[in-house]
Amino acid sequence: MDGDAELRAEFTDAATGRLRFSVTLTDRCLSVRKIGGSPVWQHGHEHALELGLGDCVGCRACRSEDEADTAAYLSAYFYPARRSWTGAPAGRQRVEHRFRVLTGEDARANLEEAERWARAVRQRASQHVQGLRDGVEFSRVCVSRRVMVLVNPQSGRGQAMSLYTGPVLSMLTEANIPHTLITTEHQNHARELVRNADLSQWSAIVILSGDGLLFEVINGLMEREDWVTAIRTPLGILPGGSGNALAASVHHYTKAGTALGEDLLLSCCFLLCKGLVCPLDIISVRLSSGPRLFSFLSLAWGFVADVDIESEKFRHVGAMRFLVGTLLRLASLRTYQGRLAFLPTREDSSSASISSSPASHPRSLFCSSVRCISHVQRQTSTSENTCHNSNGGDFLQSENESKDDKLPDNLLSPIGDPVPRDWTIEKEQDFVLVLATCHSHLSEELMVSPDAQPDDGCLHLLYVTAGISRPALLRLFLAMEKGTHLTCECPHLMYRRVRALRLEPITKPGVITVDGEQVEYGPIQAQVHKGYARIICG
Ligand SMILES: Nc1ncnc2c1ncn2[C@@H]1O[C@H](COP(=O)(O)OP(=O)(O)OP(=O)(O)O)[C@@H](O)[C@H]1O
Repeated sequence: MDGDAELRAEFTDAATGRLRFSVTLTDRCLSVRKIGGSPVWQHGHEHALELGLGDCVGCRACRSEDEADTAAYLSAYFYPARRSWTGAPAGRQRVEHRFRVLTGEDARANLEEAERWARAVRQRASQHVQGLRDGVEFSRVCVSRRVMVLVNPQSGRGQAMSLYTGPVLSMLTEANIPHTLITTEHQNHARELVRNADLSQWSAIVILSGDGLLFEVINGLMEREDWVTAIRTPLGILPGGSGNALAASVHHYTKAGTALGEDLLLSCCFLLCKGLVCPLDIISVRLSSGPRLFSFLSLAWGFVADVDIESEKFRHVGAMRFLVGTLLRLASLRTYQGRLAFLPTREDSSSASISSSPASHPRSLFCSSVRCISHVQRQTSTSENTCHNSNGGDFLQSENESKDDKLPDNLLSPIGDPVPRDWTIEKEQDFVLVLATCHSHLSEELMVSPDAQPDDGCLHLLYVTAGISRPALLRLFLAMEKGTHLTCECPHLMYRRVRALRLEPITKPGVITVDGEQVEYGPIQAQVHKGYARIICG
């Protein structure tokens, strides 16, 4: 074994075999120093090129295609962070370093030496990960099983397949990640697939698509008999859709600055190759009559939901569809009447929301709009399989609810019942939008909750009340590009961290979306389940 000892050797360049390099492998970096000739200078000092192993996804050894050439070749693949012209971090760039290994005339010995180096580089690179968050328990994707890569060829502008055959396949090959490509053929294909798959064969499920396909996968996993273990299958996201909210969020959590388009793809693919897995919150969503859904991203009503669905027809312009949709909806700005109630997180209860709500009247005033019951009373009742309805009478829980012991929503009361007493109830009013997200981004260019973390156990609830002018709303959306909207002091914008919420739209008709997918319009409630799923996320 190579152990942790420093490796040192002299190689030549792969192209001509004339330039000589002294190459040193430490546990931190691969250091390359040119021997003889003109030195490599930086800031007035001769220096060795230091390639951080944290940026390395793989290393390979091979023989020359030329039978007469007895040398072996060593290729190492790095994806260091790029800087924009302002000096800000801006995604990653691929850098390959290729050396000619010639210890003697014995071709086999040369290859063995190159392989020894490749193994040592890979082993040390795998120990190096960047940007780990404190207090988060990380695990690794199992390398001995295959990764299922699901591609929706229709997502975004229909370019997901070419992204796979281009940068994705190239990086997965460099990182030596065994995977199987599955192209989805229709809506719900991915859902059916993961519902019936033998998950013991797969180390991870990676989605190269938009957020809609991951929504299918999460719901497919939760529909399984073995949902408790199935939902812990590591999930990976590669941006191939038009919104790519989760991919943009996962990149944001690495603190690597803004990356869009192919930069974002490289960043997410890099994280996939590093294979670090961390917990991911999931949201249980209950509709008034429909089945229960599981979400990983967002619940939207009003402006945002309308833009999402109305802009479907501009899918061919990619991410620009949201800008076009926003401008069109701004031109015909409308309000949406409804009731909103939520359970703030403990931290949120003790600190004020970013904007003092004009609706913060004493609770008793609103008990008649979104009705409330004692939380203690509700919990007792539920355990006895009975609940109190709004008239104070008891009723038997529906068969559906009593049988649904999958991930119980202990913070929610049945949707026809009043919300628990410890919830905050906003007065019935007109909203412009209500948006609850689990992640920092709602699309590549919309950072709605900059402080969100994948497993913070809370929904970041933003809502904008009626009375906001068109220019002010536009300013809010523009500020969301940098995530500075929360400091705009807009009196119509409220931001709360919550663990559960209920929304009762009064305006009809209307659109509600969950993870960008349109769901039944009507009362809806949701609860976060902290860290229940797993996401590949550095
Ligand atoms: N082969 C297919 N043909 C048609 N629809 C598909 C196919 N595969 C998946 N779908 C459906 O396409 C919808 C949109 O997919 P997805 O979210 O991946 O892309 P997107 O909408 O472009 O991206 P985003 O959600 O980021 O905006 C999903 O509801 C999914 O079920």
